[in-house]
Amino acid sequence: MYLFGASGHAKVIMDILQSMAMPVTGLFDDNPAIKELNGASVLGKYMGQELDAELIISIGDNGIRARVANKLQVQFGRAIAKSATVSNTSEIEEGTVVMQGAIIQASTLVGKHAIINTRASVDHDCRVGDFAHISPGAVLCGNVQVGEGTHIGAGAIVIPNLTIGKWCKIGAGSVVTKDIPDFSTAVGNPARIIKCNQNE
Ligand SMILES: CC(=O)SCCNC(=O)CCNC(=O)[C@H](O)C(C)(C)COP(=O)(O)OP(=O)(O)OC[C@H]1O[C@@H](n2cnc3c(N)ncnc32)[C@H](O)[C@@H]1OP(=O)(O)O
Repeated sequence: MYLFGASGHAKVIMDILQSMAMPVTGLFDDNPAIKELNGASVLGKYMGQELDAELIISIGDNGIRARVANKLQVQFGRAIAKSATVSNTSEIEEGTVVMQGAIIQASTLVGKHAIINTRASVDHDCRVGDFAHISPGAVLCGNVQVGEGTHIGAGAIVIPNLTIGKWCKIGAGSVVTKDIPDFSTAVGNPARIIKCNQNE
C-alpha cells in the first residue's frame, strides 16, 4: 500500500496496515524535507507514475482529501483495523479507513475516502458520504445520513433518523437533535447552527 500525505493520520493508518500484514511501500508528500515517517520511506511528490500497489490518501482534511482524490488516477485501497467491528451486511467503499475500536453496524454504507475514526460508532442503516469524517468517539445512531465531506467532531452524538447535509461541521461533543442543512457548522447540546461554510 502507498499512502499520500506524511501526516499524523498516516501514522495511525500505518499501524492498521501493519496489523493487517499489509506493508507500506512508501508515502508521497509534497514537502521535500520529510524523508521518513515512523520507519517508512517518504518518496517525495507524487508525479503521476504508475504504482505497483493500491494507495490511500492519508490527509485528515476532508476538502483537501477530496481534491487529491479527484485528481489521482490510481487504484485506491482500504484500511480496516483488526479491532474494528464491521457488519457483514454493511459496505465500505474504496479509499476509506476504519480506525481501531470503531463499530459499523448492519446495513450501513460508508462511501469513498471517508474516515471512521478511533472508537466511533456508526449504527444500523446509516449512510456516510464520500470524504466524510466521523471523529474519535462520535456516535451516529440508527438510520442517520451524513453528507459528502461532512466532519462530525469527536464525541458528538447524532440521534436516530436525522440527515446532516454535505460539507457540514458538527462541533466536538455536540448533540444533534434536528436535521442540519448543507454547509452548516453546528455546535452544542442541542446543536445550533452558528455558521454557513458555503464559500470556504
Ligand atoms: C484524531 C483526531 O484528532 S481527529 C480530529 C477531531 N477533531 C474535532 O473533533 C474538532 C471538531 N471541531 C470543532 O469542534 C470546532 O470547534 C468547530 C468546527 C465546531 C468550529 O470551529 P470554528 O469554525 O473555527 O469555530 P470557532 O472556534 O471560531 O468557534 C465559534 C464559536 O463556537 C464555539 N464552539 C466551537 N466549537 C464548539 C464545540 N465543539 N462545542 C460548543 N461550542 C463550540 C466557540 O466557543 C465559539 O463561540 P463564541 O463565538 O461564543 O466564542
